[in-house]
Amino acid sequence: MRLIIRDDPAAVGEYIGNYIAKRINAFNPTPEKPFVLGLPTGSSPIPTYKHLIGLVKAGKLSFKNVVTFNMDEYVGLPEDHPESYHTFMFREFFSHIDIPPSQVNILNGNAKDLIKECREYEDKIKKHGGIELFLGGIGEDGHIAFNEPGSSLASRTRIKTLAYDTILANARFFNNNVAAVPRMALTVGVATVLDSREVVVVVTGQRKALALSKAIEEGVNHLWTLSALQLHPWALIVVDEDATAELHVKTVKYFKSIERVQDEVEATHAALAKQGVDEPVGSME
Ligand SMILES: N[C@@H]1[C@@H](O)[C@H](O)[C@@H](COP(=O)(O)O)O[C@@H]1O
Repeated sequence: MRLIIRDDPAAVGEYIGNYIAKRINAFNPTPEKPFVLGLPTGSSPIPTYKHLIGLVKAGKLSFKNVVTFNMDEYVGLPEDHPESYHTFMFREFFSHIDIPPSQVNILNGNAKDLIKECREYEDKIKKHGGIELFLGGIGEDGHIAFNEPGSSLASRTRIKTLAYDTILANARFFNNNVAAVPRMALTVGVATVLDSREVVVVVTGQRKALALSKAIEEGVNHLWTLSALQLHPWALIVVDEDATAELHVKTVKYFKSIERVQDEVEATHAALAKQGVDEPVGSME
């Protein structure tokens, strides 16, 4: 796992936006072989979406051959509700880029048969050859997608009852009316996320600091489902300074030193690639 620390949420968004753009461009997606991208909602990924939109508008990136799968959606909230994740994704991202809407996949929290909906979502991901890069966010209780504390680390897309902490945290999007927050959601599972070839998670703000320290300084634990990333061979967490508040100084120093080494390795790879030398296998913590 790697941890990248930036000064503030805008710098985090710029880093992740550039990172995703680099991956998509290097993949060189085509209609036959699209880049499959997993996406989250929440306030944390907004700076990343802003940066990606800027890259598309500047002609440096295209989503024409990208297929997306969103992490989660509330159950029972009308699709056109201002706080549904459908509305959020189009408002904050999809309406501003060149992705064909037919390539956007978001769980339908109003499906008649919710179990079937979840099973078909997993099948569709598989049919696309799996997710290349899953971008995720976390809740204050360390949940990834809506995998609340106690979720099985082997879980797949399913119906989930939201933890009271999450309902309270998300009330800010419903005029602080706790009663208006849906009690259930559909969410990809921890194993669905772990199956992706690469996972990138955005964590910003002091209110996420405890979850971050639990997830990276302690063991793999279903009470902090983000910690399952420790089992992934290609995981990156990008955070701002505020989110590091509960980390040990030596943890922060360690990951900063890794970033320097990784930058040097990548610069060497790029130089070798320019000279036509086959890129050696990348080093990733
Ligand atoms: N289901 C979503 C999560 O996927 C998201 O990571 C979290 C964080 O939201 P925010 O970034 O606004 O803190 O919100 C919800 O709980």
